[in-house]
Amino acid sequence: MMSTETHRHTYYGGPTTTETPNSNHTGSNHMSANGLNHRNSSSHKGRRRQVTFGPYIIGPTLGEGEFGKVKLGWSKSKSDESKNVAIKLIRRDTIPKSSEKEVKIYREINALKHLTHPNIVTLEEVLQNSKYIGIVLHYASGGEFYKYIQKKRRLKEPAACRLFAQLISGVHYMHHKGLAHRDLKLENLLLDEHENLIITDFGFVNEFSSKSDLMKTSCGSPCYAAPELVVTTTAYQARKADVWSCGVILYAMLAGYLPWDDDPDNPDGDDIAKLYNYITKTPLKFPEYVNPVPRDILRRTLISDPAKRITVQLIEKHQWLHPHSLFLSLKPEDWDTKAKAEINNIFRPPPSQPSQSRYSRPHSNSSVSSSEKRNSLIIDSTLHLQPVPPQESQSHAIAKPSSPSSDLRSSPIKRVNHSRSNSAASIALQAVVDSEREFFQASQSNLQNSGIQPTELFPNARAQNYGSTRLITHNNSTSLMNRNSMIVEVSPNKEVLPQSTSSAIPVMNYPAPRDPYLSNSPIRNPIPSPKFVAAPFTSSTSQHGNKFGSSQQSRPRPTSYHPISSSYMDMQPSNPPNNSLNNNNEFSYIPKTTNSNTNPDSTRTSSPEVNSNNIETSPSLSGRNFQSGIIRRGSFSASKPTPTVDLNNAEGDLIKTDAEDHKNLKQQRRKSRRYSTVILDNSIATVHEETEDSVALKDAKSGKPTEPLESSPEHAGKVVDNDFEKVDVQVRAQSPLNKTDVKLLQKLPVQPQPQPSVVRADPRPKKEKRFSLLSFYSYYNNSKTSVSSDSSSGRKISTSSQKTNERIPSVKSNSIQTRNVSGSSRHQEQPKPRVPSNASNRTNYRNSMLPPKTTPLADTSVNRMNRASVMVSSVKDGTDSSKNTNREHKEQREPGTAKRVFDFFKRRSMRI
Ligand SMILES: Nc1ncnc2c1ncn2[C@@H]1O[C@H](COP(=O)(O)OP(=O)(O)OP(=O)(O)O)[C@@H](O)[C@H]1O
Repeated sequence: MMSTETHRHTYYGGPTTTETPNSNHTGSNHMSANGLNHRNSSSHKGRRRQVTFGPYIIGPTLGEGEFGKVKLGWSKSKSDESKNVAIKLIRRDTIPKSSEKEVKIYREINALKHLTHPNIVTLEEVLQNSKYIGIVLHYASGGEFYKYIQKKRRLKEPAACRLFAQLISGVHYMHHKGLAHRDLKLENLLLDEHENLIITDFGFVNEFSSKSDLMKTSCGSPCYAAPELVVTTTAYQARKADVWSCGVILYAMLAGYLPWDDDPDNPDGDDIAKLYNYITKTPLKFPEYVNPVPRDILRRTLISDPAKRITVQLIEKHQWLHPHSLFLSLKPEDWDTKAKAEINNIFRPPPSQPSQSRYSRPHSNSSVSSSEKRNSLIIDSTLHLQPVPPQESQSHAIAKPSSPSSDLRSSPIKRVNHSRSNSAASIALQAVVDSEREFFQASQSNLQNSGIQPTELFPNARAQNYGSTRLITHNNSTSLMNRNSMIVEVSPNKEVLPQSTSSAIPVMNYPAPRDPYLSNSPIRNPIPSPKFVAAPFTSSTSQHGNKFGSSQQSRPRPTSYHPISSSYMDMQPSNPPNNSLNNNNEFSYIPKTTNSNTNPDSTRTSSPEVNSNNIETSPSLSGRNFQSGIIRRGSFSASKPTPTVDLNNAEGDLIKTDAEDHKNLKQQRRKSRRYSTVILDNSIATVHEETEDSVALKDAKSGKPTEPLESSPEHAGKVVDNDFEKVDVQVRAQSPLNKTDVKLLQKLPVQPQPQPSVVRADPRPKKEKRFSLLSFYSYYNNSKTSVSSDSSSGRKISTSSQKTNERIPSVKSNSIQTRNVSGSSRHQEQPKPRVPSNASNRTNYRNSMLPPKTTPLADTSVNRMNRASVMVSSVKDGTDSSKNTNREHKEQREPGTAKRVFDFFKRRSMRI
């Protein structure tokens, strides 16, 4: 038997264990019963057993989710060992066939295959053996976002602005792909090594059509779920629901706690009906430290009526996000284009005169193999991260440029030994940064050739250095250039340039915005934007073209995404744009974290010592999609990815276990060590984004809602939103809250009418209205009947006969208490202290509830833990639920105290 020893703490603070070597197996390489390879290494003091999975060595546990542990992994290959991955290990035998869990896994894989965006977690590959499915993701080494906020109590405005821009960009991108996340919340956001936001957990993602994004299945977490998901039964607009969640996330970033968390009648928020009644009736309130401009964006986002709610596109144009307008100006399809182009470049033979290519990405001389080349795509933090004290203005704003060749020679990129990632997202990101640099090198060159100084162009311009960044301001125009001549931020400029320079500098006169906070400026303008006025863009410059293609060469380029060129932070001290920032010294230069990804030893227990004879080969990853446009209808589904990822049956070179046949068993062991990479390309149509909120709204208003994708005949048989299919329609029919108008929310009784206590399957066809959580809640709230909502078995409802099971929740005093974890109880019952009814005392009360140094958000999290984990849309009849729940109960072990405590803090919000 293996023993365990605690050897380190993960970045989230939880202790992990490593298997110690078994003396009986020293020097051997075997596959344990748990499906992972254990290999002994004797190179270190005291032998340590290495656990491998496919081509990866398994390290400590990074976290734990619904499907099991997520492990840090790194390549067995020494040439590629700096590449860290997060491997979501899912035991096949914990996934019942056709269960919600299975569907979620397929959803996640199918979605991530199509998504290539720097703020969306990158799927590296999917591996499987007879015991496990391993979803290999790019490692987000910055940790969990909610802990980041907890640590800081709340984010300063520049940081929140930057991260929110990244969130919006990622959400816009997935919406452009025709996918809605439907479970956006702090817990599903991670940070990378440069504190960039990474959206994860696509288990509830769903496809919408190009004409309508109406969906039926309620999913998400109540604290983040839009009201229409909870209190209405009609199809909802998935994108608008995501927007709401983004608003909640932004609120939490800025305020340090969740909105509408101050209902004295519902202090813990565990009464969902009360919570949503409160949300829909109570105006949004802000703490005094949230400034007017972000308040405005929140007010537009957290509107109960989805028809009035702002769109992602408009959020991107909001004044508050102007500091990041360049980054946000990158079209969603450009992320695909860039990534695809870069991938092609990587595998293309080097050009004969690489140094002549303006827009070629500088590669390390040492990079040889394709994988190394990919790894050589470096976001070099030294370019921007060296904090330099502010300096006085110099005589001219733009430093003398170095020639491209000399710049490449002296590029710190060459010298830096670390690689950020070989992920497509990183490649795209790097390409953006490179483009930016090249663009401004060209621009500066032209500027110099013309003999024009920026101060001549802008008599009123003043320049200041902040750190390595030079801030050039001219009235409303703000441009930042770093020491490497890269523009890192530009704010819109409505100024008309002097006539003398108009030929060299494209100028656009923007109409005055109708809305003080929403710019009507055509950010994505195909012609040169005035944002580049500080760097004359001559025709000679444009001849070079860029990686976006000639048609887009003069489009504003994103720069602010660059983790180090977080210019917003840089530019705040003296010249906050548009007066959107407070003056409370909240601006700070936040040093970025070191690249933990490049320092594997900092997170690994030991450097891998691998017997090369034992390295298992894995087919190379292929088939990530970089095509732009929405996913062709039906090409995304919750069905098995191709080639088959079958959670129940091992296929291909994997065989099922048959312990009775010894011969077979040996063969199985041998074969089960073979892994197959299962992610491959799925076709994606290059369809232009046609989705228009207005279409859906028009249809909805006309009383003829667009047929939801899930119920359209052409999708019959496809599992695109099949959890709805499991809803017990009898419950819906009996719900007194089976209304369709959001406005009726405000009239909803907090205590609905009593309902029958037994849930039965309804044989009627499933094309019913979307199931509402509130109706579900109301039903059970009055039924006085114990209910289980076991997410792990498809979140089914069972009858009261199951209430003795610890993992089966029961309804208690206006709350549904369920679990959402397979094998562990995430939600621990907490003693509820008395809550002062006076709202003004809530803060003190809240603080008094907290251990020292915890934040209101942490407090919220504690409270949230009392809430239910429900996925209403997957409600099933009691018979099935009972069967599955009991079966799973047998499969699951009682979690240890430490784990439960960790889970308690980790899972703060329930799902609906
Ligand atoms: N790419 C990653 N990089 C670093 N850590 C990760 C990564 N993916 C997941 N984790 C860690 O593992 C934890 C669980 O991951 P995740 O939430 O995606 O799992 P899950 O099984 O989908 O759980 P759930 O659906 O309940 O959220 C995360 O909270 C995080 O701490």
